[in-house]
Amino acid sequence: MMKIIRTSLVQMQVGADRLKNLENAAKLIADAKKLGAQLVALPECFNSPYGTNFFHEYAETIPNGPTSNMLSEAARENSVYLVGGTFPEIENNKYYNTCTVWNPHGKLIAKFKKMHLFDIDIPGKITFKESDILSPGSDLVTFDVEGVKVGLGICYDLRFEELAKLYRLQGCKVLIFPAAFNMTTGPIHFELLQRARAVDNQLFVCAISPARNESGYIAWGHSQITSPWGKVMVQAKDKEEIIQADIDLTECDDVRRQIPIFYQRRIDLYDTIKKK
Ligand SMILES: NC(=O)CCC(=O)C(=O)O
Repeated sequence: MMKIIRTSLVQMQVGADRLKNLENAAKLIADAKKLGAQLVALPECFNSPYGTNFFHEYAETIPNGPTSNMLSEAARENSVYLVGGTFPEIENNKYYNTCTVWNPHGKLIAKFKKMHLFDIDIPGKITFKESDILSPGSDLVTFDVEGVKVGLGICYDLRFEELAKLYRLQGCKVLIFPAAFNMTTGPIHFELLQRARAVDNQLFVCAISPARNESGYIAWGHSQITSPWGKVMVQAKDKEEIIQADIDLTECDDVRRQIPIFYQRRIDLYDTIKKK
């Protein structure tokens, strides 16, 4: 099993031109490789602006489409595991917000559909309803990086502790969330939620945002890698940037042994208490 995974998060600028977005992503993946990355991850909706009015226009089938082709080629050319952010997928006349993962040979090894759709209403601040267009996925998806189990979620999924807990129970040591938090919830929740999921489940959490844009849905940025201790290892600012950290899996084993909460849970009691 791999002990250390050099992981790069690509906080890229995203605009309306799909081809430009794909070219930019390909260049930044190659830059990450030059920095020694073994695992590279892109943000949510990296091939299009983020918004319900864009999902139909930018949707593609997977794995046959320009975005899948670029991701497969970039993974193979740079010989990296590539978490290809997300892009809108069309499958059987339904639309999904989908994350694909490619191995160093360019093979599609995982596909995760956003499970909890981003439907919120904060009057005067932000109203968003992904479910107007998108359907939710209903499967947890993991993949393997040389013996290390990695779980996938997308942005709003980060808020649901059950998802992260189930991944921990499946044996994951790393969770990856392509994301695009906004300017209202981002400053107060983005870092906090990542640290909460990391410390609750004693695993690494990576979340990758687009860089801050100037109009439309404005992304908070601040992509981050968090350790199983809940420590922020590295955090981006708001501009286009690659952040990188060496994820040392022994840290997971250490904290799980030293603070053995998963063996100390009173699962004999929780159901009974809930039913009282
Ligand atoms: N794209 C998303 O799911 C955004 C999630 C978000 O901003 C939040 O506050 O949650």
